[in-house]
Amino acid sequence: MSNRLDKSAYFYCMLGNPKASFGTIAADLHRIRRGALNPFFSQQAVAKFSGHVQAIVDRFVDRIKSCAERGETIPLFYAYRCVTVDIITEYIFGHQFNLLDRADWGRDFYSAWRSLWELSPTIRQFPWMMDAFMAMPRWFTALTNPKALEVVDLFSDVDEQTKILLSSDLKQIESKPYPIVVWGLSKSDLLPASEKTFTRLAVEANGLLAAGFETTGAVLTHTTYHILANPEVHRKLLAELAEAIPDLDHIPGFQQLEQLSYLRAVVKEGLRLAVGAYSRLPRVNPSGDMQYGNWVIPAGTAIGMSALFIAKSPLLFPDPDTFNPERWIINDQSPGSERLEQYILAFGKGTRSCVGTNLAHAEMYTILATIFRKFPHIKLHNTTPRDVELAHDYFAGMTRADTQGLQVIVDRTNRSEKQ
Ligand code: HEM
Repeated sequence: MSNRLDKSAYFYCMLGNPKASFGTIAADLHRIRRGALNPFFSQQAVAKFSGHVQAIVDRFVDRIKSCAERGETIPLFYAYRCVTVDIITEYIFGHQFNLLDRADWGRDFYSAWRSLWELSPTIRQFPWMMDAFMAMPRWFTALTNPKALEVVDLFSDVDEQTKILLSSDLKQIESKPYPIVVWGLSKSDLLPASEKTFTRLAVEANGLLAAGFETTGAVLTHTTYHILANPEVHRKLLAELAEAIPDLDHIPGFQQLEQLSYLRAVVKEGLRLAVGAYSRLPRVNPSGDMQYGNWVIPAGTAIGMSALFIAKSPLLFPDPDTFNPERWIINDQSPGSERLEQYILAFGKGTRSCVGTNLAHAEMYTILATIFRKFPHIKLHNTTPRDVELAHDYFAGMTRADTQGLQVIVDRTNRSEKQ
């Protein structure tokens, strides 16, 4: 089968962002856009940024400490999204949205994005809809479709942040120890001028934000829930972290954390159960028939498969609904160790796979190691399996709208956290 398949135009018009790498339909145009993005997400580029990831996680730690002192619940579902938004906005704009400082733990921000995802199946049927909302007077959209208004305001905000970045002082940009993605794209030799217009860059920023925050937040939420719901997993993870991180003030870099075998198994199992994209990620060969086994697939036919079917396959993962990091540890030691790895499809595969895989790994390892090492006594609070179950397919699997999602408290009766 060709490696140069287009994305399905019908399916991917859902977020109204055909100028972003994510929403680009044609394989040839995508190759140009992706080529310019790749250098910002390499292992080396992410390593340069990793100190900032830790600094943002440290702000998160401070906020958890304040909650613990007041005996408050921490709505980790939202809190994780605050951290991932602050990280990705720092990386793409060079400044953060500072959701971690918001009293509501970014619930308004999340609500706007959720509105977009909830509208996405309708936009797929009426692709002109998003443009129509953008063109309407604000008051009219507020009256007719408050969800759409949230989305319109969100897009305008990303436009504004892009404008602020592109008009920044060069000295300020150069003072950053890591490259700022949207600024870097605006100067990239790999893109023609037509790809560096304000509109194109703002839409790319929007796509990076969307792709970068919810996915990572969802995997962290899922993984944390399963760790806390499984005392034996929790105990083993804490034991490994206590040994590997004797000094709470010095959390090792993510590349060192990736070497911790139990943490690594926990992350893999979290990625498996959180799945990544629920949808089928349809691709199209516009110009020729394709042969698959005995089947001829006519040109223009959308084909795709959901990672869910692999992630939950009992043939590959016995007892697939159980969070069992051990399945990865046995596998690491057995001769066929790579065999199971190839079935982690959370980041997709091939030319359209996730550009942010390295950054996502840096975030997941840093956040999980820091939180579980510094707060060994967090425990679930008012959270049942229903609160974390992925009940909707809005491209990503999403939880029910009527739940607060994962919530935790720091258990003050059993406390050894360094305060
Ligand atoms: C655990 C976290 C993440 C998961 C599970 C994930 C999953 C995925 C998947 C499955 C795709 C393929 C979508 C498709 O084929 O339509 C994708 C694409 C993409 N992801 Fe991620 N992602 C994660 C984190 C990130 C981060 C941190 C970024 C940073 C900006 C990011 C940016 C992107 C972009 C830009 C694309 C489109 C790539 C292209 O078409 O060239 N992702 N992601």
